[in-house]
Amino acid sequence: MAPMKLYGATMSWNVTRCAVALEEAGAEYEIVPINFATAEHKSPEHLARNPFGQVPALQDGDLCIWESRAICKYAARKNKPELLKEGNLVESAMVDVWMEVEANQYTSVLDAILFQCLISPMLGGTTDQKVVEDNLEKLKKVLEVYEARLTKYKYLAGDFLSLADLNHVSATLCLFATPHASVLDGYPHVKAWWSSLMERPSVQKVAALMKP
Ligand SMILES: N[C@@H](CCC(=O)N[C@@H](CSO)C(=O)NCC(=O)O)C(=O)O
Repeated sequence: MAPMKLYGATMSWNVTRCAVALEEAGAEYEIVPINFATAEHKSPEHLARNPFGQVPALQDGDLCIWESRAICKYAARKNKPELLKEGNLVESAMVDVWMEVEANQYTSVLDAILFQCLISPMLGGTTDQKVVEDNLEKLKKVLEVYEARLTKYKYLAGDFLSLADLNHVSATLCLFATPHASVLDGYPHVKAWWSSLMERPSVQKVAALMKP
């Protein structure tokens, strides 16, 4: 079978979120760059992959899917279903909870910080420090919940690695490219969790991909 194609740029933490899942699942895939400078993401060819004209998109044979977290679940379901615990009602429910938390509580706040610190300057804009500070305060509240959870369990969904943990990796790697990674220092169990994720070959490979 031909390798899967992940369309997008490794600068995007939505794209590299998929790369982590694909690496962890041991999937055969290649990253196909999409050139934003020429608006390739709005081309008819790419709109056929993702009707919203965004990256990432994943092509696997005749199947084309988009939305990073759907791509991650597909990669896990196809190659490493234990990352979703779908055979266990309770464990899979906790995986679902913490995948939603990653999207709606953690990365939604981190996105604002990363945009101000990484994307805006790259586009010739400025960094709105108030937006950064306000979202760092929101992130601290989220991390308090994570710290309590990770005091009880090794990973977020339980004492087992799941896609919920891995879906945090790409945006958190980007946090370390900002001056604000020290926000994690106040949460020792979160730091230990992050260190264990960083030891994974899949994470190290994607971290190397993301180096500017
Ligand atoms: N919920 C989606 C977000 C994709 C997205 O915003 N992609 C951005 C670049 S990466 O941050 C994008 O394609 N922006 C161009 C545009 O929106 O026109 C996902 O998780 O895949």
